[in-house]
Amino acid sequence: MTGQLLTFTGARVVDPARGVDEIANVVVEDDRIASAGEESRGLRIDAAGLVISPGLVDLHTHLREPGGEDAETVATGTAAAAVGGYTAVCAMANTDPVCDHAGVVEQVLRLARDAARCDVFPTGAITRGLGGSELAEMGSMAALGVGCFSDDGHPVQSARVLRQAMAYARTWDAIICNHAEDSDLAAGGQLHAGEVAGRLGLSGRPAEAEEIMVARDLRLAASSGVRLHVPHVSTAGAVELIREAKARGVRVTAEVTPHHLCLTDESAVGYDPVFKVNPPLRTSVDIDALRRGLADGTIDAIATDHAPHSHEQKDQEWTQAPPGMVGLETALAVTLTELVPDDELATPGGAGGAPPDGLLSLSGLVDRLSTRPAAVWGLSEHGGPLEVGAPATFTVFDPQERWTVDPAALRGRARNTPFAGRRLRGRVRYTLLRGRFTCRDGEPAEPLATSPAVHP
Ligand SMILES: NC(=O)N[C@@H](CC(=O)O)C(=O)O
Ligand SMILES: [Zn+2]
Ligand SMILES: [Zn+2]
Repeated sequence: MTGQLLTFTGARVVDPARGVDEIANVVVEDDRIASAGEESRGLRIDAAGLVISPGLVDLHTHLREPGGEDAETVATGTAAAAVGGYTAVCAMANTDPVCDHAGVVEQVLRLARDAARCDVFPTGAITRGLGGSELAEMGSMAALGVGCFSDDGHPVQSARVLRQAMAYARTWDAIICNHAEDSDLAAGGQLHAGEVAGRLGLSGRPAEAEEIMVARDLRLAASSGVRLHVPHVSTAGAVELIREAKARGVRVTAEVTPHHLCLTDESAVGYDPVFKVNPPLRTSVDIDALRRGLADGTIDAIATDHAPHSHEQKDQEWTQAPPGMVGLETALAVTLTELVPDDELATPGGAGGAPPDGLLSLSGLVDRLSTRPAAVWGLSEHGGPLEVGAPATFTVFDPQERWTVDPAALRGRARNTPFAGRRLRGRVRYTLLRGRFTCRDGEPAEPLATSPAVHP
């Protein structure tokens, strides 16, 4: 125990797990919430006008370590996470070496224990070396607590291999997360196959490449009974397929990224590779469908797909540059700016009544950034409820503060944000993980040297 006693006074506590949106003092004693009401004890931090929400949870982060340390490390990626309000990230397996056996899982957990500013939950690869043909050592990784398997970046093309992986995952009730794209149909594509690609003279990645794969994966998930998680959904057709599958009772969850919720293929007109990403930025029709899907629960979570690349890698001609964009430090502000109407911010409970189609209440946004992603992965220590006795794992942000994204000021190692120069609303002040500050006054705190994170 740290002997710590402090109170955030007059905060707006938004806690979807309890259906709470109210003004309260939050007292933190050691690593726990000691009270949430009128009481105030110990050191006082004035939180009038600030929101306290459960810590954000990212289901899709590329931390790049081991092997990609020039782009990001566990230390720098989790510093970006803490500054972005995140208390847990799920680390993708496309590292070098690939996280396809127990040794790499242990290595990532060790790095996290020594240098992380948030909990890190490693994702295991589905196939050896992300090669798509031979299954990875799923059992030995599951024994270490790995609860999700993904070859992210490399769609599993073989239905036979994915079906086999689903059968294994089902035995541990683990999640299968397949980057959904038919590689043959998307081969050589540089951006969304549409009018803009035609104008720029670049070949495209058709929406059908995603939709065919989502349809196949849903079909395989339905018969295997596995939990399927569809990452970075980007097309209107994919949203519809997931909506229908949920209605039929298929065990599917889905995520959407901030960039797919608000940027279109028009961004590519200057050939700036910062806008190159997989799946590609689509059209305003897709954005509309993604927003409605997020609002009606078809899409469960907002996930960043934080994909850092070094300047040397990313600063090449469009066709040569690797796809991917960073997102941990801007996700809350981008989605707060784009998806939550002004009148939701004024008072607890917001404007009253449901927000307009495709938009979210403040509580709805916190739900998609924290409570639901925590539930998808079964992270019981995250996502709230922020009740007495619960871990003091929460984010304190100013929902009204305006700021301009400056790539040079990012706390992660890479600079490839598509939101450079954007004026956003909403800024994180403090992030706490089990009572320890991981971000204080907007700055990352020292690494925590926490106990290793394990999947429950
Ligand atoms: N999203 C991307 O464009 N790139 C990701 C891989 C992935 O998420 O598919 C990466 O690892 O760089
Ligand atoms: Zn992917
Ligand atoms: Zn990814």
